[in-house]
Amino acid sequence: MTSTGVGTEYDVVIIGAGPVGENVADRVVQGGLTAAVVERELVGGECSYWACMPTKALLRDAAAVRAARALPAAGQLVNGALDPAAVLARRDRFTSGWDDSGQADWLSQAGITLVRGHGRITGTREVTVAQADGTTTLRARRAVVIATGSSAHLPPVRGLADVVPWTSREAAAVRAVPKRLAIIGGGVVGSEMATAYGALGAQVTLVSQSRLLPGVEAFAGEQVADALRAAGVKLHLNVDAVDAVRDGSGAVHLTLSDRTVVDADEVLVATGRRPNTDDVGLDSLGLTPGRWLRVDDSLAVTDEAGRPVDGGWLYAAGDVNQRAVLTHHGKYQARALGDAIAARARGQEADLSPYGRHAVTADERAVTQVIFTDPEVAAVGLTADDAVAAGRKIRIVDQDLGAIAGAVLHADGYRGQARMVVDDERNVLIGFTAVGPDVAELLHAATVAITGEVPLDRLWHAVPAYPTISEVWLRLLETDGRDR
Ligand SMILES: Cc1cc2nc3c(=O)[nH]c(=O)nc-3n(C[C@H](O)[C@H](O)[C@H](O)COP(=O)(O)OP(=O)(O)OC[C@H]3O[C@@H](n4cnc5c(N)ncnc54)[C@H](O)[C@@H]3O)c2cc1C
Ligand SMILES: NC(=O)c1ccc[n+]([C@@H]2O[C@H](COP(=O)([O-])OP(=O)(O)OC[C@H]3O[C@@H](n4cnc5c(N)ncnc54)[C@H](O)[C@@H]3O)[C@@H](O)[C@H]2O)c1
Repeated sequence: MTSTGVGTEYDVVIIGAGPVGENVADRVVQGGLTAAVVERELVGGECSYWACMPTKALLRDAAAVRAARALPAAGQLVNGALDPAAVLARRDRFTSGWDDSGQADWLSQAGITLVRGHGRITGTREVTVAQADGTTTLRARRAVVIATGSSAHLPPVRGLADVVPWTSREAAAVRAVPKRLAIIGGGVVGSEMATAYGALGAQVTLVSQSRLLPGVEAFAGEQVADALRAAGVKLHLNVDAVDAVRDGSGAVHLTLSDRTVVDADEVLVATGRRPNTDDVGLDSLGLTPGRWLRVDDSLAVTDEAGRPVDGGWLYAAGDVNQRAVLTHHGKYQARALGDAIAARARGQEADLSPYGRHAVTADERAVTQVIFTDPEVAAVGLTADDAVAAGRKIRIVDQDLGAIAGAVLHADGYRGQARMVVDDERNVLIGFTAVGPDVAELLHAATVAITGEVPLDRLWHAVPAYPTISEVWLRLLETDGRDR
């Protein structure tokens, strides 16, 4: 575990080798600088070992089975239940058995120095790494980047810590599927895990203090909720979990605010994230540990007044700045930031104009997300409610996906819906949401339209192929009408 060939001075020192830290390092090295990245656990971070990749591997077999069962002849070939052992074995391939040597090798080939250990800022452009056999102090000539990510947030439910709940980590790395799983939280993690564990044969009960998937359009959450109920998942929505007890037999009993008691073998907490900033030396800079880091447009860490701290050598990218708690947006920030640091080192100004090379405009205008429930949810930009709350004059256009020829062919009984949110004044798309089987790949067309600010008049000339589900675009435009 000790690092070899570690110098002490680099152009850039990055704390955290998750997807974001790795990408910042890669961009600065490609820009001609030197970089060291400090990692206390596994190179590749949460996404590779406990989040995106293993959870999508847990979901994929069930999605393929569902697709086959929606067709008469293919469905006849699919009998019986999923074999959890086979699903978990495939999941293990994606995590390389929680061995990061492949990713560590990639860092080395990319010319990035890996320093294993826990990094803390201990002075201006200085990071001290605590290791099993001592400490190493690294100095950065140009910048330090905090890319330490986030961890599960535990809600204040009485007795919860004593029942030793699962977080998304235990759920993603599971070795044996429990018979009964209770999930607290109906956001993205809770909904995906309910889908996965239901398909793996667990009796799942999900409790959420909000509706299902509160971050996306309500119709999408409702269709996912209907499908989960149809799959046998019990949903308790708009109630709180207030008390948790594990009895002598090992069973957990969750009491809800409506006095319902949920019995389970394990309880998974999926109630959001907290930043990994408790112990990275923020106090040495006058910042409060444990908070999300505030950043300006260049991703420089700022104080409460919005001024870059200590003259502007400290940056934060990825989950830890809470701009968009998603791998692909964190990596987008990483590309912009790494290139900006390298440009400044060459004496150039960073281009922070809205679509400039070093800007992170998409974090504000076009956050993309696919939720891998069954049905899937694909969303980009603003929801109708968000747009109205932001004071935008909008029109909403809805389309039943079950009426599209490509969808009808895709699966018998196809159910889904799409919505576009249009800026009424500029006649451009500012939001798109679809829910339905296999809608994930519909998303990028919407993302391109929003980012390109393509006028709807022009979108009429983007002709979707027949018979694909993408014909939803034509139907949305027809519903909206051409005479504006
Ligand atoms: C269950 C789940 C499923 C998800 N699925 C998706 C998905 O499908 N698609 C998607 O886009 N996003 C998904 N996400 C979100 C995604 O995992 C995060 O957005 C992403 O991992 C953020 O990357 P990061 O590099 O900022 O942080 P992380 O991946 O958390 O990496 C941070 C790294 O920093 C290290 N570190 C922290 N503190 C220190 C320190 N002091 N010293 C040294 N090292 C330190 C950590 O060990 C870690 O390796 C999911 C999240 C969860 C919880
Ligand atoms: N496919 C993907 O892109 C993907 C998958 C998983 C996670 N993620 C990311 O990870 C982040 C975290 O996801 P998450 O699901 O943990 O958070 P979230 O914010 O999406 O949802 C949290 C949920 O927990 C509920 N809740 C909070 N406190 C509660 C309590 N005391 N009792 C009952 N319910 C309670 C909330 O009402 C909400 O429904 C998300 O921001 C998401 O972007 C992304």
